[in-house]
Amino acid sequence: MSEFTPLRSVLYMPSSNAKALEKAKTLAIDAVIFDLEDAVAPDAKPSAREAAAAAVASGEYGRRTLTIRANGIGTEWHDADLEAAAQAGPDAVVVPKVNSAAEVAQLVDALERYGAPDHTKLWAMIETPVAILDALSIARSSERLTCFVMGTNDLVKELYAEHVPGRAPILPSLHTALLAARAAGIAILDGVYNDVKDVDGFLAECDQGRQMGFDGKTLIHPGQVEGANSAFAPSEQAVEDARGLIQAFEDGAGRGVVTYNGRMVENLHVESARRILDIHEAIEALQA
Ligand SMILES: CC(C)(COP(=O)(O)OP(=O)(O)OC[C@H]1O[C@@H](n2cnc3c(N)ncnc32)[C@H](O)[C@@H]1OP(=O)(O)O)[C@@H](O)C(=O)NCCC(=O)NCCSC(=O)C[C@H](O)C(=O)O
Ligand SMILES: [Mg+2]
Repeated sequence: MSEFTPLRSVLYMPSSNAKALEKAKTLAIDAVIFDLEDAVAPDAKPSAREAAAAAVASGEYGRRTLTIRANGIGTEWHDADLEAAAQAGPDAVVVPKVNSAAEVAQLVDALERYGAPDHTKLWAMIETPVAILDALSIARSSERLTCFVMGTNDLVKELYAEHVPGRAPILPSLHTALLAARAAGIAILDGVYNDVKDVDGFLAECDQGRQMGFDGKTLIHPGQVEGANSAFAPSEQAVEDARGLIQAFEDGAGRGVVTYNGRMVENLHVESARRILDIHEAIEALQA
């Protein structure tokens, strides 16, 4: 049985939107981010906080990974958000604009002080220039930190860059965050695609994210779920190839290198193939 938790499709929803909270129970998403930050107006913050905590406690979201996004450090809502989220005990608390290892330590202390259970992890949003430049120390700063979430809207804004197809202006930042996440052994999710009507653009960005190595994509609309689930799952062909490659290596009976379908296969390729099967198995288990 795989211990891998699929995070192909991670849907934000404003916690102030009762209809969206209800809708999420019916969607084939791997994870939910109950948002208290950007998508919630200031006067709706207290009721959104209560709604997010109630949603986590409801037990009505099945096997989906449940997270609450707090408002950022230094905002007037941050402490109350963290306290309510810690006490609700979701799978993770997502904190925007995390800028240093010291901030992670501060967040972990606060979560523990507010009584967060051990299963409640911290997901750090990486969305500022200083976070990119300090990504490795942030990624390695605490065992409670298990995932980076890219905030590509804030990143584009902070860089004075532009949103363009192919994302050339932010690729160095995305790669730096990916390097840090992989070096630290944590998960990493790609940013959102803002144009909910542009299906082709969204699917191209999913493919790009998977090719770069992201575990999945953050989403803003139910119409994006199916595309992300399919883009971040190994294709049937990839699963078949992985099985064939492992078999070919095993048939080589201890030889360090064999070929499969004309391609060189060494132990490192077998490890990649096993990872593909691991992800596939975890997705199959979810669907069962
Ligand atoms: C973008 C939206 C405002 C569009 O909403 P709407 O016009 O209501 O869409 P539809 O009419 O097409 O909706 C169809 C049905 O789906 C439900 N719905 C819509 N969005 C969601 C959602 N996110 N989660 C769950 N359900 C959703 C509608 O209620 C309709 O339901 P029904 O009538 O029963 O069929 C809207 O999609 C939206 O608010 N999206 C989320 C926005 C958000 O959370 N933004 C903050 C996160 S993004 C960010 O901050 C990233 C980061 O920080 C960065 O820097 O990049
Ligand atoms: Mg942001």
